[in-house]
Amino acid sequence: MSFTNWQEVKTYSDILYHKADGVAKVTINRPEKRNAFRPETVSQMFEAFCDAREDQSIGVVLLTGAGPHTDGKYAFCAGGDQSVRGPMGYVGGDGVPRLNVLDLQKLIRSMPKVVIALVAGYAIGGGHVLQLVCDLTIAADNGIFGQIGPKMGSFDGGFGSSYLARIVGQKKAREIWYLCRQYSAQQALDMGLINTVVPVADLEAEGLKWAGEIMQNSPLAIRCLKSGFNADVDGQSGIQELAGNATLLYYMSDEAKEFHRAQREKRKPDARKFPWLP
Ligand SMILES: CC(C)(COP(=O)(O)OP(=O)(O)OC[C@H]1O[C@@H](n2cnc3c(N)ncnc32)[C@H](O)[C@@H]1OP(=O)(O)O)[C@@H](O)C(=O)NCCC(=O)NCCSC(=O)c1cc(O)c2ccccc2c1O
Repeated sequence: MSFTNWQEVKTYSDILYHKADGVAKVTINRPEKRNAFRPETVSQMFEAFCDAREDQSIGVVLLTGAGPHTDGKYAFCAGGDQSVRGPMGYVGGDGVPRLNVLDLQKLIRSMPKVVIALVAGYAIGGGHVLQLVCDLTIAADNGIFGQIGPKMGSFDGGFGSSYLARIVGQKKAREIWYLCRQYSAQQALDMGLINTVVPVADLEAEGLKWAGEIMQNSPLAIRCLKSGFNADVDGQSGIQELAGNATLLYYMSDEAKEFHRAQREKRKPDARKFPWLP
């Protein structure tokens, strides 16, 4: 069910991509496969997320899964599409094996916009990792969370495990991966894996409410906060993000403008105009 005046941005085979009032919405649209992703799905999501990152009117991206399917079941995403998994990765129409969801994970984490996962039904395997790397997760009361790799010949030792441990703690993260149990939305909330649980009929409305509140706040402050949160865990690429924001803010200062102008005008900059703050 839709609650706002969504405008379709572009038609894709595997996803839906909409925008309205500063919010973009990316919907994985393979409900017959519990929204499992194949390489094409990920490429299309990557393109949509890049578009949202470049669009200066967009502050928040909602990531969700189409549903319910005709059998009445909901899914956010059941991970990689096992029907196209070959010996070297997931094989798309071009015949090349890939794990291109890793690029998407990095993009979601590094883009200076807030990404909110709206999870109804299953968030399993690589689908669970996708909700994990989003800034915030709002779950429907039918949400089901879990990893499955060790039961079917895979594992995500990147964000899927190390970042998970940062979120829920080492013991719980090891339990999630070693036992491969499925957890209810309430259990996920109790372990700090997600932000809130709402009735499934209210999921999108709640996402839009959170997005609306975020959109009233300072874009630059949120941009710097996101890179600050990332810097703690993302090593040199996290520091790069944070430092890139420092450079952006410096460029915007009168001081940087004077030094830039002086170079262009082949004169000495008026350095004494600017304080050496304590
Ligand atoms: C998600 C389920 C628990 C839901 O169970 P349920 O009983 O409700 O539904 P069905 O099992 O009957 O499924 C309905 C329908 O959907 C098809 N389907 C479901 N999931 C997938 C899938 N992942 N790939 C392909 N198809 C899927 C299913 O076959 C049915 O279709 P039919 O035509 O047969 O009727 C349950 O479906 C389930 O457990 N699904 C499998 C979950 C899974 O194995 N996911 C992959 C984990 S590995 C992964 O995601 C992964 C991806 C990456 O890109 C990585 C990258 C780097 C490192 C690691 C990665 C990684 O581990």
